[in-house]
Amino acid sequence: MSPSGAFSLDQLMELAGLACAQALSKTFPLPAHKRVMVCCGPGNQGGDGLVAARHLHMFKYKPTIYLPKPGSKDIYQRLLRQCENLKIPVLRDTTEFESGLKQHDVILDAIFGFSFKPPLRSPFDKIIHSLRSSNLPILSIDIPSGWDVELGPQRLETQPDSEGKTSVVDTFDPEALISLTVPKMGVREYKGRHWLGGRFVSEELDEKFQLNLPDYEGTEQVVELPQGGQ
Ligand SMILES: NC(=O)C1=CN([C@@H]2O[C@H](COP(=O)(O)OP(=O)(O)OC[C@H]3O[C@@H](n4cnc5c(N)ncnc54)[C@H](OP(=O)(O)O)[C@@H]3O)[C@@H](O)[C@H]2O)[C@H](O)CC1
Repeated sequence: MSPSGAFSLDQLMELAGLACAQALSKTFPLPAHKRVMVCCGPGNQGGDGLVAARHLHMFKYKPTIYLPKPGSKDIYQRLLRQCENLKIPVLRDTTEFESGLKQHDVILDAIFGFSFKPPLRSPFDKIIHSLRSSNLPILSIDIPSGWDVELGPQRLETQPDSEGKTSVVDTFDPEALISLTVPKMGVREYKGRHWLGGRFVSEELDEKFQLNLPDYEGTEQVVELPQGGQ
């Protein structure tokens, strides 16, 4: 479902990414959290991450983009080019990413959103493990990567390797989360700082689906939800 027929995908992603950058700046302010590792997956959530990286750059943060598997959509390529034009560094190699994490203050998790379906495929098993073991604070977009969109944190199996063996990857519990449009079922037990963003839902849709969205203040793109509940 498109949250509003009034906006194109480009516009939805722009507003979503701006909200993500704003949530990050409110949770992890400058100057202590200047260096942000923005981990982007191949889907629309990765696109949100690219938009957020661009806005963070304009907000005077120092983002680095990690792009293990670039998305193939035209919009994704355009968003990436904009970041490259701003000279935002882009890492594509997992080893470079793992060693680069040490030079960062915070992670923006834009790997998987509501279309993630287990089992976890390579190289994302290593990436989720690296995020968990980095000890850096994480802000996740929409649903922490690897969580089930309806059930929440889960036992996350990898795809069988050439010998048919699977392993289990522990998911992580981010310090902060920004839900887009409405919080998903899988985050109902989430206890960290929780923002809502995506100021593109019409009053008509809010009423039709009884979303009971909170009011955004002034021109803010995010609204903070009570911690430990929705
Ligand atoms: N209205 C809104 O709320 C808006 C939300 N937006 C953001 O978009 C995402 C949902 O985007 P979508 O493109 O549908 O999907 P994802 O970004 O969640 O991920 C899809 C890609 O993930 C790969 N994938 C899926 N499962 C696995 C797995 N087990 N292992 C490895 N890779 C996986 C999948 O790869 P394929 O190889 O299968 O293609 C997909 O490429 C939403 O959550 C919001 O963040 C929009 O920005 C606009 C408005």
